[in-house]
Amino acid sequence: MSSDSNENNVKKGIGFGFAFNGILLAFRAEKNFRIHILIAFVVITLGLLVGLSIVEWLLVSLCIGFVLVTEMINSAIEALIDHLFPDYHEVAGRVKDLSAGAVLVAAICTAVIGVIIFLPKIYHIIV
Ligand SMILES: Nc1ncnc2c1ncn2[C@@H]1O[C@H](COP(=O)(O)OP(=O)(O)OP(=O)(O)O)[C@@H](O)[C@H]1O
Repeated sequence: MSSDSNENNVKKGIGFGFAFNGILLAFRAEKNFRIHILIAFVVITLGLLVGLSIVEWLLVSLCIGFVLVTEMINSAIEALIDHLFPDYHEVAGRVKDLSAGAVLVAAICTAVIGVIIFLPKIYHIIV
């Protein structure tokens, strides 16, 4: 193995370290991220209880990832905006609203998919 590819592997390793640090940061500093993780655990537990098909698990996994990713990007944008615009600024407000709106869109899509997947199964168990 050449020294160039060794160097690349080391850089990749460090990159993963930074990326995991990003997840840790989100977990430690962002209440909403922790709430989403908690909801994800509840949904996974519910999925195990009611029994989901492979396709349903794929959709649930995608939805969980979709919400967590948008929440992390929203947090990153908020942090940057707070740094760039410590005082009130119209652009800052617009960017934050758009970014929060993206999380809401992800959450609404996820809720709709969740209801379509889980409601008939829960109804079947209850009735
Ligand atoms: N510097 C600013 N200039 C103008 N409006 C702002 C500014 N900071 C925040 N806002 C407005 O206040 C709203 C809430 O901002 P805030 O920073 O409290 O985020 P948040 O939605 O409460 O997020 P979180 O709960 O994740 O901290 C924004 O969506 C925006 O409309």
